[in-house]
Amino acid sequence: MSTHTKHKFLEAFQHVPIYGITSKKDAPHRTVYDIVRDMLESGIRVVQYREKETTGLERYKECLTLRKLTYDYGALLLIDDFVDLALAVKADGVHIGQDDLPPEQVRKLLGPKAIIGLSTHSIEQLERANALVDCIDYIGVGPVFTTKTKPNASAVGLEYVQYARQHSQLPFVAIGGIKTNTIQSVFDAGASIVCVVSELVSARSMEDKIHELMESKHKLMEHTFYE
Ligand SMILES: Cc1ncc(COP(=O)(O)OP(=O)(O)O)c(N)n1
Ligand SMILES: Cc1nc(C(=O)O)sc1CCOP(=O)(O)O
Ligand SMILES: [Mg+2]
Repeated sequence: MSTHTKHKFLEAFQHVPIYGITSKKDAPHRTVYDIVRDMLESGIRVVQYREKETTGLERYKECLTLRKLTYDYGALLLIDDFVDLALAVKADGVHIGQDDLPPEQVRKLLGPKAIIGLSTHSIEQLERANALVDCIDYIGVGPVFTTKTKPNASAVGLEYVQYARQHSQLPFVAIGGIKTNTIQSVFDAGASIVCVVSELVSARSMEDKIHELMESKHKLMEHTFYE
């Protein structure tokens, strides 16, 4: 909302430009705490709790613990969909979709200090988000590629990432089907922050996977620097 909340959000990506999202189904033998601790130990400083197949009570208990854990690492905790849960556990904010509560209502409920992210999947939705620049803090841009995590969603492609780079008045996070073999193209298209869900959560070593993912970012920076 304010430049302060946008700054707080962007600052958290200073070292690792990866936005972490939980997905217990991608690591069935691990707890959500193991997953998030691994993210934090690997340098991720923005974590979104996104668990759809869990009861409300379980979500509450898990998020209470994750609130403490993220706080200890100086990381932000955002909640997918559930504004009430975000309030109950004192999360830093929420990520809402196009079919969730309207952003203006979410802002009224959470107050000026909360970080609010909104998914966009088209140029029209991005332009509507631009009109909400005083209400929300960032947008999601995706799914860039088709993905098993959202099997019914059509890919928006790298052209939409390029459009976001040129026209978004808000910070944006590229998401959807981003993996080791596709991440370079997403950075090349102009994304500064990316979200890698299934490939990261299911990795044997999250730290190694993040290094592997970041190699393309470093290559891009060297390339831009020396040209
Ligand atoms: C960073 C980020 N971008 C997009 C999404 C998708 O949110 P939404 O449209 O609400 O869909 P679900 O995640 O609820 O299936 C996200 N969660 N985070
Ligand atoms: C949760 C989600 N939201 C998307 C959007 O475009 O809004 S794409 C997506 C799935 C991201 O998972 P993966 O990295 O496994 O493809
Ligand atoms: Mg959602």
